[in-house]
Amino acid sequence: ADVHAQATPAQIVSALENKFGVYPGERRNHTKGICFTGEFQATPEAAELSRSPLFQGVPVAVTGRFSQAGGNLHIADHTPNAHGMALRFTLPDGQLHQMAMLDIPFFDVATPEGFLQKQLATTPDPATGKPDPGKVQTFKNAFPETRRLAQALADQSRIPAGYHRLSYNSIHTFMLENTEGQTTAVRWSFVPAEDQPAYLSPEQAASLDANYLLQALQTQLDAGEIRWHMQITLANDGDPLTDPSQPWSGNHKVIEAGILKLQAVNTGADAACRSINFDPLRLSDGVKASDDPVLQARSPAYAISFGKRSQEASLAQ
Ligand code: HEM
Repeated sequence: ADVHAQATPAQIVSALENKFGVYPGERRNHTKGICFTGEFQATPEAAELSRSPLFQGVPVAVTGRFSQAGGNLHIADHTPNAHGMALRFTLPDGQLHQMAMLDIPFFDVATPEGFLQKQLATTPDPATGKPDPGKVQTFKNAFPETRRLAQALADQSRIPAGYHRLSYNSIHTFMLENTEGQTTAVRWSFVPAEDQPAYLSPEQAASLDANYLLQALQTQLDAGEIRWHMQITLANDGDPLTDPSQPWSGNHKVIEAGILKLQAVNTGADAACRSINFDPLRLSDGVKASDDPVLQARSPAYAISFGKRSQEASLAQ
């Protein structure tokens, strides 16, 4: 089979289900997570770049979700992994604006085909309970870009000290449009305001509970504020705008775009984030998606996952 043949969103979701199993009513990826509410307030510098109501400096209500990458609902929190922060902003004029970011600096694959082939190659072999090393090697050879992220993360632990201690990155490029009609290509990050981002060594993590990330958030909320700076990085000429597997290297102009404040966490069956599809293409006027093929593929895959879990969900709440 041609591993670079077009991948459909249905094939991708099936591959996730086959790799991780299905938890009825739950997301097919980023299955384990924690809902939260918060507030975002932008700086005047952000309003110069984008006319979106998100960036006009008025406090905006946020419904969000932290998550573990992958479709395992019961993954232990001290598993080395990628982590997500998804945000839904309810703008003053009623528009919704969404972001779904990761704590890795850039993506491992450049295309949806790469994402599909990674799921297929890393699905446990029923005979051994482990992925077939030959298939993994074939995947790496066919998608050599994956070496870049593997090298960047080689010496790093991916075990978080807490969801509040992680920086979350847009990874994709987006286009901001201001009131004068000027367009600026950007990527952005949410960087912890109180402490440096922190990961734990396997030794530090060994004694932690499998669900310590929820506990850590609650403890920190009781002790003080949890906030992130939104930092917008402006593209230089020649920066890749459609390849999420390539970092932007060298010096860049970075602006302080606002502050996100976490107000409460909620894990109940009625938590608001459960029924949200954090489709990253749901954007407000003043922010546009780039032609990044991975970004474009996410929307239909999330819709399939959302449709399936909605059909399975109980109506009694
Ligand atoms: C082709 C590439 C990708 C595919 C097919 C994919 C697929 C999915 C699916 C099916 C879900 C569950 C959606 C739901 O049921 O609501 C999900 C969740 C998520 N994805 Fe992706 N994803 C991809 C790439 C990415 C990238 C590049 C990022 C970050 C930049 C990302 C961040 C997230 C986050 C944060 C969530 C959890 C959202 C939530 O809490 O509801 N994904 N992904």
